[in-house]
Amino acid sequence: MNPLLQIDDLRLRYPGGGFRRRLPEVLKGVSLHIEAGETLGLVGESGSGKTTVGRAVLGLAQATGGTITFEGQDITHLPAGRNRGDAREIQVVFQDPYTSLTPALQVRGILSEPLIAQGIARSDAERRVSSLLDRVGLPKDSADRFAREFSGGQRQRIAIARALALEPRLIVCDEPVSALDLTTQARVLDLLIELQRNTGVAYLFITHDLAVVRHISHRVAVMYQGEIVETGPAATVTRHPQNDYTKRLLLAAPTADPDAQAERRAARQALRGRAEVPTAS
Ligand SMILES: Nc1ncnc2c1ncn2[C@@H]1O[C@H](COP(=O)(O)OP(=O)(O)OP(=O)(O)O)[C@@H](O)[C@H]1O
Repeated sequence: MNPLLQIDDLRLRYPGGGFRRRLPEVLKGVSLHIEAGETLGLVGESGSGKTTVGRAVLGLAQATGGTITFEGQDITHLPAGRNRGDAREIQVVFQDPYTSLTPALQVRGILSEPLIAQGIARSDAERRVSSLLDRVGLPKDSADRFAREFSGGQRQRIAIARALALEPRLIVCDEPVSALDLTTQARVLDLLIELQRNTGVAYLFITHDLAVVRHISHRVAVMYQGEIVETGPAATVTRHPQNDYTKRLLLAAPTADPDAQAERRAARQALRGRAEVPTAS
């Protein structure tokens, strides 16, 4: 069986940069796959190209090389004017629920909009709103309120409900909990895990936070300067990484866990002399 999503040797250079100087290549041959119902965590420091991979999958950035295959179909290039976000099967949840939800619409409008765009009658679409709210743990009367009336965590639940409306097979989650406090982060992650259990949706989960990635991912791919440098089961990559860059990423991540702190002391010792090692916080 083919994976749900297969990316092979993806290359991407953003257009622009002027006549003489092209912008540098941001993705330099990224390959990864996601199985149906699986979560792949994509981690790496800021600027490593994680969001760009997500944007290429969503059709928001054009690949300059390589292929993206979804459900066995080549989706690397879309006909002009079409956005993959309009298609049913791949949806997105962005980091910032404050800007990703249309402020002028009530929640009923936000959630029924994608359904109506797919040709579903307004009355049917609006009927589905309360079941979507229920699935993400929001009260039914939320439908009559505006997004600005909700907390950050609740707004992210609305964004998740909107992504779920079209019953996608894959959701690109780009730092979906980074703007939330720790308790709210854990609740939203648990919701995503529960929804995956119930619907079989797969996630491409983009984050710089190794604690988050360990909590939610089945497998992890680590990006560094436009390339995948390590990939493997989440528990292995986030506890016993093989690649020196992943080790450094792990060492730089904050932790309150005494076992993890001891592991890191030993790892830092082992890395000493091989390259510059960031200090743990
Ligand atoms: N629209 C754009 N035009 C030109 N360059 C871009 C554009 N978007 C991103 N870049 C550049 O591409 C590189 C990768 O950016 P990207 O946002 O994919 O990284 P990231 O790993 O997701 O980082 P972050 O965690 O900070 O979002 C960066 O050097 C960035 O400056």
